[in-house]
Amino acid sequence: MTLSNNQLLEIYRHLHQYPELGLEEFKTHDFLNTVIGQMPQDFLTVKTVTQLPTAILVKVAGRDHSKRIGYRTDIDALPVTEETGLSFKSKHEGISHACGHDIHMTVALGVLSYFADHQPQYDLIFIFQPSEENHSGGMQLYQSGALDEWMPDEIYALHDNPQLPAGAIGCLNGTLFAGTCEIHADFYGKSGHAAYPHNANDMVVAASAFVMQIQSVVSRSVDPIQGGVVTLGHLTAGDTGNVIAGHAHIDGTIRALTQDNNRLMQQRVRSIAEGVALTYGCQVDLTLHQGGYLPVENNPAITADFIDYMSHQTDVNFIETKPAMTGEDFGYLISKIPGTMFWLGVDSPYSLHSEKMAPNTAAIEPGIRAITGYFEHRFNTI
Ligand SMILES: CC(=O)N[C@@H](CCC[C@H](N)C(=O)O)C(=O)O
Repeated sequence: MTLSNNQLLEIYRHLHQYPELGLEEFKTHDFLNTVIGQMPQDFLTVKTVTQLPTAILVKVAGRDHSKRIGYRTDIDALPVTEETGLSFKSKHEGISHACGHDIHMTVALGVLSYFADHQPQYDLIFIFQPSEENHSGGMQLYQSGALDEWMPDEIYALHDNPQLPAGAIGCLNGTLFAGTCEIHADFYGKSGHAAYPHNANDMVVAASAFVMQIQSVVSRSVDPIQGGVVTLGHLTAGDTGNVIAGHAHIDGTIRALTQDNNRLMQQRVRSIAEGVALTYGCQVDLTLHQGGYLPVENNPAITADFIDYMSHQTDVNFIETKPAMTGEDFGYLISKIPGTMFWLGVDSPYSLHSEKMAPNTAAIEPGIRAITGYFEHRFNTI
């Protein structure tokens, strides 16, 4: 049966209460399997992935097997302590669906339940993918080969967007999300007494120099028309005020809309780290990790069809959006399989990853309607 609005809300609330971190989504996996198992099974084949045990792949057999459309949802949560005040808030201490993947999963189940009931023209492949926030789950899934026998001809995914009205569909024919690269830097010097700086090598000073010089990466090295961002969100050094710190640790992220600019910024961050080590006579251990977080480059022809469809539906509130500096490992999948990523508005005053972000669930039903409608249309244009 096609899941009703009440059933979808129940599903959403359950998923919201039991969030799990990337590659640990075992309860989520079991719950999704249970819901999928309650759908009519006539057209469904469910596959687990040995190398990625929390992933689920579902094929809905179409009337014609000559083409396949893929739809991916991510299933992991974030290490964020929820402060939404919702009555069904997270029961997992320190973990929450602050990025709204609970909405993504609910919408995917809604679309799947529709097609389990209404056989599609062509095969549909639903991908319930672990670890979008870290560990490049999309890349791991692709590289595991599990998708090979069901490789879609084109692929779609959504991300919820608190800044858009609930249920609105946002998209852009171009690069929707940035490519990201994690920065992890350790500076090693010599600790000592605060009174004897000449006998020590202060890593608070070295790390501070690194932080300040990083500010020139975007402002001096990146074409201002193209832009980019480097954020250093975490810095720790030392233990107390009267001891010179012998170690500092910094974590951050590089974001750019093109892979060329991402690489350029990685080179600049590396040069600055090495330059600071030379200047301050210390050691630096720098890790730059991009994994599968490539820019999300929407395919021009597929996205033109998607936007054309969405913008002509009287019951779809379509909004053309700008590129965002958020990252997504869907960037890897879309670099291998042409497709389109789009936003689903969830209307919240708080941003993605905020401990207060509570998506408006009124988005779920129009989101499912827009996607099922688009796939029915797409079967005639693919
Ligand atoms: C939509 C969203 O918020 N995605 C995350 C993706 C994380 C990428 C990676 N772990 C990194 O930090 O670079 C984001 O932070 O944009």
